[in-house]
Amino acid sequence: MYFPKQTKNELYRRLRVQLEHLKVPFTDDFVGTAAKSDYIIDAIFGFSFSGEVREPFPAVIRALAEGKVPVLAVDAPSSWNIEDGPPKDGPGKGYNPPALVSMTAPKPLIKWFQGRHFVGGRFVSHAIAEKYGFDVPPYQGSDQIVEIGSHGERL
Ligand SMILES: NC(=O)C1=CN([C@@H]2O[C@H](COP(=O)(O)OP(=O)(O)OC[C@H]3O[C@@H](n4cnc5c(N)ncnc54)[C@H](OP(=O)(O)O)[C@@H]3O)[C@@H](O)[C@H]2O)[C@H](O)CC1
Repeated sequence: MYFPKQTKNELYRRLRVQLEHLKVPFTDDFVGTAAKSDYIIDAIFGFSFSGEVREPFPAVIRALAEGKVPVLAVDAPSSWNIEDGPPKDGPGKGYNPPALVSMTAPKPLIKWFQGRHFVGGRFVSHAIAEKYGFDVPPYQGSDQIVEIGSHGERL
C-alpha cells in the first residue's frame, strides 16, 4: 500500500487502521515497489483530481504510465479528468491502463478508455438507479462485477 498523504477524511483514516491490522505492508517507495509487483491497483485520484499533478505524485503517475506491471484503475486512471478524460501533457500523457473498474456507474471519461472495463457496485438498487437515471448492469449469479463493452453491452 502506497499512501503518502493522509487526508482528514475519517473513512480513509479507518481504512489505514484496517489495513495495518491486516498486516498489509506499506511503502514510501512507490517506484521501487511497483517494479517488483505482479499487479497494481490505481485508486489514487478520482473526482477530487484537478489541475496539474502535484508532488509527490508526478513520479508515481509516470511509473504507472511507463511501467510494465499491469494496472487496474478504480473509477479513473489517475491524472485523468472525470469529465474530459486523459491529459494532453504531463506525467499522465499516454497513460491508458489495461483494466478499469467503475464503481456504481461509469464516469464520462470512459469514452476515452481503451482497456477492459468492469462495473462494480451491486449494492445499488434499481430504485436508486432509476432515480439517478443509470442502468444496473446484468450481474450474474453472485458476481460483484460485470464486464461491459464500449457500447454498454455485457461481455
Ligand atoms: N471519493 C469517493 O467517494 C470515492 C472514491 N473512490 C476512489 O478513491 C480514489 C480517490 O478518489 P477521490 O475522490 O479523488 O479521493 P479524495 O477526495 O481522497 O482525493 C484524493 C486526493 O487527491 C488530491 N489531489 C487532487 N488533485 C490533485 C493534484 N492535481 N495533484 C496532487 N494531488 C491532488 C487531493 O489532495 P489535496 O491536496 O487537494 O487535498 C486529495 O488528497 C479514486 O480511485 C476513486 O475512484 C471509490 O471508488 C469510492 C468512492
